[in-house]
Amino acid sequence: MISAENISKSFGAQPVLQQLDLVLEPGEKVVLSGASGCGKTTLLRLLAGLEEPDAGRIEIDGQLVNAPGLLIAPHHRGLGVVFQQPALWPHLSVRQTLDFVASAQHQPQGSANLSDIARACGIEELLDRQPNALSGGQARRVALARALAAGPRYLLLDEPTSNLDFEARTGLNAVICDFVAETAAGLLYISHNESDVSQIGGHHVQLVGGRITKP
Ligand SMILES: Nc1ncnc2c1ncn2[C@@H]1O[C@H](COP(=O)(O)OP(=O)(O)OP(=O)(O)O)[C@@H](O)[C@H]1O
Repeated sequence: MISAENISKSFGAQPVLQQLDLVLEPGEKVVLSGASGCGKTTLLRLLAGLEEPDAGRIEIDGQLVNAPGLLIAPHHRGLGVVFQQPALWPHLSVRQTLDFVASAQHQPQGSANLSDIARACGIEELLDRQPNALSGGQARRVALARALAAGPRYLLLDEPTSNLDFEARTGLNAVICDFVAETAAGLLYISHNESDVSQIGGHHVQLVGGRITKP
């Protein structure tokens, strides 16, 4: 499980997270909401290893990944992360992107698994495109496929469906729920959107005043 204990983070004089506790079990789905600017992305970046907390400790599957003087790199955390901006690798086609991720995880290139992921994410027709030839919605689906291709134990998603229409949102949420059901990955899903909350299910929590609360 992911266990974040007593996490505090400030930017300059601005406290963002204050003695926050969060637990995410394998196979568990948690949807996190909260006002704009309350610190949701900051929490995700801390769990991913892209920011260091000022105080507190984070463990992933029993391994301490963050503590004073210790920072385990993002790619050693077993996480699949999708941020609001897809940030695809501009020099790689979609197919090369998925193959690269799978080979970095020692999964066979071109495996049935990658075909399944591409089909589930609705990007089979896009495999030979470069990122600059994708629409915003297509780029988001590729970013999700890239995260799934790594076979993560935990999936951390920052508003993966924002700016998508209802049909596209519903389709992407189904892919995410299927992945969690099939792999028992833990899911932390940031969204303000009521339809995401109901489509994802699981637990719904809010970030208020730098801490996790029930809505
Ligand atoms: N690197 C940084 N330097 C200074 N301030 C930052 C930095 N990153 C985030 N902040 C500030 O921290 C606060 C929390 O930002 P964060 O992006 O985590 O919020 P959020 O809840 O994800 O917002 P949104 O829902 O609008 O995406 C904001 O006030 C933001 O301006």
